[in-house]
Amino acid sequence: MATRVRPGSKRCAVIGGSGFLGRHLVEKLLDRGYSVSLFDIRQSYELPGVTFHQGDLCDKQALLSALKDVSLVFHCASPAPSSDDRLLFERVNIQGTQTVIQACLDAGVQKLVLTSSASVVFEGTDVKNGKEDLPYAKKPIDYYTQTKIEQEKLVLEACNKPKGFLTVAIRPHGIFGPRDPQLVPTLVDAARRGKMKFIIGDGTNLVDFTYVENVVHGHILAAEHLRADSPICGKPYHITNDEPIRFWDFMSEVLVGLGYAAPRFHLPYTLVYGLALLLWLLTWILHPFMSFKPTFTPMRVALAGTYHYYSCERAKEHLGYKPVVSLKEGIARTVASYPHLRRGA
Ligand SMILES: NC(=O)C1=CN([C@@H]2O[C@H](COP(=O)(O)OP(=O)(O)OC[C@H]3O[C@@H](n4cnc5c(N)ncnc54)[C@H](O)[C@@H]3O)[C@@H](O)[C@H]2O)C=CC1
Ligand SMILES: CC(C)=CCC[C@@H](C)[C@H]1CC[C@H]2C3=C(CC[C@]12C)[C@@]1(C)CCC(=O)C[C@@H]1CC3
Repeated sequence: MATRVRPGSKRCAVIGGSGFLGRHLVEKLLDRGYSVSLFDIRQSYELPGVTFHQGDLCDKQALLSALKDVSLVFHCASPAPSSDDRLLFERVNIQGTQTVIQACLDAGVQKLVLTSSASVVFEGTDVKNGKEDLPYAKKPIDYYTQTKIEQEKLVLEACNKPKGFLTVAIRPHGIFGPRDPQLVPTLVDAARRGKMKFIIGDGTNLVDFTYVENVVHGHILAAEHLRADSPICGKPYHITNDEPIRFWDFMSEVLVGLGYAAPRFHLPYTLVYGLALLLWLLTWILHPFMSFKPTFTPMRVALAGTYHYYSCERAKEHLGYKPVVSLKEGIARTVASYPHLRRGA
């Protein structure tokens, strides 16, 4: 057992710090006077105050060198949801998270903050103002979500006050902002291929989209409130913009901001979902002979056509959380950050 790192030390580690959320988190931690040990399977940038450790989080020895003298760990690494690779998700999100917990214990880390996801309770049907006491999805919509559930359970169950090891999970939803490699690029790609003409369903379904700086703020508040006497130990927290918006209004604002037309024509939800299922089945049957990744997967249609927004009251009460960037401002900053994705660029 390693000696405990001095409590209050401002040295922390960010596992997954080369990614979209991870990099924003690292930048804010540096602003707040932390020094950062960044652990990731790939390096995407360099910054003063950051020591980069390249490695796979399933490798405990590699992790241990990154966790030396660290008292606080943020774990925000995951394979991309679009990879849809069951074995990879199980290896990284489940076995890898067990390895992260064991490495934290061996290294004398005192606090572990996990980036989970609000999708852990989403089954493809409406969730309106969902609170943290909703049960985990019995039928998760994909392998990514299934392994995020197991990962969250592992981290929260590892919280052990007598051992001095405290854990908490942040559940963001629909993170967007500058440098996001998923949401805006997928949307623009669909628009450029003429696939953004249609609204699935009546277009009134409300969804949470959360500006990345608010997600970062929630993580740092959780880390700084995580003490043996606080109610947050071993609990999950939704972090949202607290401004649910119609899914299709959000898509339209981003598209119009980048010079593309907003979708206008309505298609019935059940029809599109049924077609997506059929396409998924065909892709599955034909996968030994050809590889094809459809834009319309049943999971994406469910995300685009149902309500899924969550209450962040618990975070407000226990963490003093309040979004620091409004949705309007977040969309404006995001649109301005993608000049290369503008129509005609
Ligand atoms: N982007 C979103 O809308 C949402 C994301 N989340 C969660 O937030 C976290 C961060 O997501 P993003 O920044 O969007 O993803 P991202 O793909 O940009 O970042 C993930 C990072 O993890 C690293 N990574 C993957 N496998 C690894 C391994 N075996 N060992 C070491 N590093 C590894 C990647 O290299 C990447 O830098 C993830 O846990 C994700 O599940 C949760 C809810 C919504
Ligand atoms: C709130 C939340 C969980 C957002 C997640 C982000 C992505 C799942 C979306 C980002 C771009 C979206 C998108 C579609 C589905 C959901 C996204 C991938 C469509 C494929 C839905 C069907 C269409 O008409 C085209 C859309 C392109 C963009």
